Amino acid sequence: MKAPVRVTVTGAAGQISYSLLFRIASGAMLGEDQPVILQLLEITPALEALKGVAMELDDCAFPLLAGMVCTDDPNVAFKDTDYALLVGARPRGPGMERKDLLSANAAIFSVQGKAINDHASRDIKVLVVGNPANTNALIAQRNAPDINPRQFTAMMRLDHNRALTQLAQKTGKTISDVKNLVVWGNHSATQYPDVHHATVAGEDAMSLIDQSWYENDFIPTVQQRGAAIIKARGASSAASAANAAIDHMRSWALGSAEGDWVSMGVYSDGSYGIEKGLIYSFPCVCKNGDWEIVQGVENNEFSKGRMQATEQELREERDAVADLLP
Ligand SMILES: NC(=O)c1ccc[n+]([C@@H]2O[C@H](COP(=O)([O-])OP(=O)(O)OC[C@H]3O[C@@H](n4cnc5c(N)ncnc54)[C@H](O)[C@@H]3O)[C@@H](O)[C@H]2O)c1
Ligand SMILES: O=C(O)C[C@H](O)C(=O)O
Repeated sequence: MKAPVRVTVTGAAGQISYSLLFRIASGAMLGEDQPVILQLLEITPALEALKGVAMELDDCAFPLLAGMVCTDDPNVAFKDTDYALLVGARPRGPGMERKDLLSANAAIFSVQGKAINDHASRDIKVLVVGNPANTNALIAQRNAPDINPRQFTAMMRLDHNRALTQLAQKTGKTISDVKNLVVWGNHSATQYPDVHHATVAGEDAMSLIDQSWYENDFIPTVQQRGAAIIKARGASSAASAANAAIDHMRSWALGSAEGDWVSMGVYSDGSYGIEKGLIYSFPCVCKNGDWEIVQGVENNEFSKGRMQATEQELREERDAVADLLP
């Protein structure tokens, strides 16, 4: 058996965490040979609810759950931690755009970035789920100057998974038939789900669908899926978001499937002309516990326009929180 690793989850008494924590403790995220110590962060008024979640985790008798810490102190929650899933933030309600959450949630991520900088393992892998995820990841990253910026990522895997299903259903194939799809940019309504390089059961995806379905149905459906879930459920997606967080971390830690891509919001190195330093979603492959941006993808004018529009939104979000960026 391996030595336990420490996994911090914030917003641990919330909706997403209620699906997430049990799967982390079961080994779904880091493998069935990897014991974990869960370090759970909540705000003080939610500590009692968190205690209930911790009791339920105990009652699962997970063999891989090697310990648990429940706290309202970020300095305790991030102590020596190897993985951090920053979920805790206010979710949007019906009619709200992610931008509305910017100021409400930004302060949380500067505090947590500092705590990560001061207390976490130097090899920490951070996934930001709380919205607006890309800009929150940027705030956390900039407040952690001693940690490599590549170690801060934002969750785009839910968008990626949504796009996989829409394309598989439209073409009458299975999810595992779809390869090399990517969602570029921001986790917001400007995101660009791109199937120009995708294949479905070995066939070029664009040859199986028509441009009008792609532009007027597929893209808006994927972009607006979060809002559609909120409308239908009366609450933001939780189980599918938790599932995507597991997928993202598992790919990063254990590697992505050979010959396929995953979408990750990562620190831009200027690839594809995207401004350096933004947390932007690119096609990525993961191996040896690291990610890299897939290079050499040829984008047509339609794609370039969409990629730039979502980049522009990220610039505006960044400028709106400039006072929180050291
Ligand atoms: N990136 C994505 O694809 C994606 C998908 C779904 C939801 N989300 C976002 O994830 C976030 C959480 O969603 P949810 O449904 O679990 O919400 P929720 O309200 O059920 O849970 C959020 C929890 O965070 C806690 N919290 C608030 N401030 C905190 C702080 N400073 N430190 C620690 N905990 C804190 C709250 O007490 C609450 O328990 C929201 O921002 C939501 O919009 C992102
Ligand atoms: O859209 C939201 O506000 C929730 C989440 O980001 C989602 O995509 O489901």
